[in-house]
Amino acid sequence: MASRSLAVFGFGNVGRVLCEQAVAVGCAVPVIADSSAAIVKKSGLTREDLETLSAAKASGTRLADAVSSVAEATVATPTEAVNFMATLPGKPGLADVSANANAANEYLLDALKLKLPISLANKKPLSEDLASFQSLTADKSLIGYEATVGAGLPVICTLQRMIDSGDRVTHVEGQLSGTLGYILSALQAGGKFSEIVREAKAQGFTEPDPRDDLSGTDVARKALILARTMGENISMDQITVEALFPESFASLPLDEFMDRLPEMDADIEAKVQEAASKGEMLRYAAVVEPGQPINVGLVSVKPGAPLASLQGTDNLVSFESAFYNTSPTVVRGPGAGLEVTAAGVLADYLLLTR
Ligand SMILES: NC(=O)C1=CN([C@@H]2O[C@H](COP(=O)(O)OP(=O)(O)OC[C@H]3O[C@@H](n4cnc5c(N)ncnc54)[C@H](OP(=O)(O)O)[C@@H]3O)[C@@H](O)[C@H]2O)C=CC1
Ligand SMILES: N[C@@H](CC=O)C(=O)O
Repeated sequence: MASRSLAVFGFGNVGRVLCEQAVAVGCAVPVIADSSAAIVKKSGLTREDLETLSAAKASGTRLADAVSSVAEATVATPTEAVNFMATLPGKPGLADVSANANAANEYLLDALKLKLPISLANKKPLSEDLASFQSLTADKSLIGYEATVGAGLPVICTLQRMIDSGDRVTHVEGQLSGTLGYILSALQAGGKFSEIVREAKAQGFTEPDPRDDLSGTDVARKALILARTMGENISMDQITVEALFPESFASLPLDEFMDRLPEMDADIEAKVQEAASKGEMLRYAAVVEPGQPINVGLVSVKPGAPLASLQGTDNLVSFESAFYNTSPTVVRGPGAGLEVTAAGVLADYLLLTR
């Protein structure tokens, strides 16, 4: 068994890429999990095993039903899988690349109790109740959550370094959604909202339910994680969000929502045209300041403004602080995508186990 071994919770778009990347850098993957089960193979899943299981998942088979296709693999509960990881020599860890809500994330707390480092792309455990955020992040030597904001971009570590060095962060601002960036720049180029949303989903930029992106909720989660990292004790219900679809579409089954996307084309097109008539363009921005309410929503920006030049999934986050007071520190680059996100999670795990 390799000296590093990663349990990958969530075997969807990001999870499957993360497994490939981990194996490619010599890290064993002895556990993978989806919502049906965890699969344990003590000697580590081989590339072939992972390909077989990826193909099974792509064809709609749950891991619980695909386990028999891999020699020496057994099914375990999340707690059993975490306990198994803790018995491994070297530097075992756990990645949460599920889209699972906090209530079911007991495996993260199980791992921390056993001193296993955890690395998250999943924002939900950190953006639901404040107590969970605090218990998960209490020991910073055991958690990496870079990929929860800006995918693989160095956003959290930039903020954390400023805080750790005694700087006082006064203003964080930017476009934090790869999906909304992709949609807004494609609309600006003349695309149709319904088609662009489908493309963003097909390319793995959106959340499993794209309404999490289109409602502003995903951006609000990221803004909340930034604010909580800055020491703000706030919750999601204190963040104002602006949705890109009507309230009546919020409770539709996902398939029906996707089918009815064309009904939203005219409304969004009108907003894009209104901005264009002033020589401006739409972006989706978030602002986080200590002690201030957080708003996330559409902004109309002039050419030359920092957000104006963003294209595709690019995010931009600028930090102003007591030390960076004449010119902000700026992080910019792709804020969504399977490779960059998986790499962000893997890099966190490697850093925590260095
Ligand atoms: N795509 C991107 O660019 C980025 C994504 N992220 C985050 O990464 C995460 C994964 O995204 P993505 O791969 O696109 O999502 P997918 O929907 O493709 O995959 C999610 C996976 O999580 C699994 N899952 C759900 N509940 C559990 C559970 N209780 N235990 C273990 N696994 C579970 C699902 O299982 P099942 O298949 O059985 O439903 C599925 O395999 C999300 O939290 C997202 O916000 C973060 C940054 C960027
Ligand atoms: N759906 C998210 C993925 C990364 O967090 C986004 O589009 O930004």
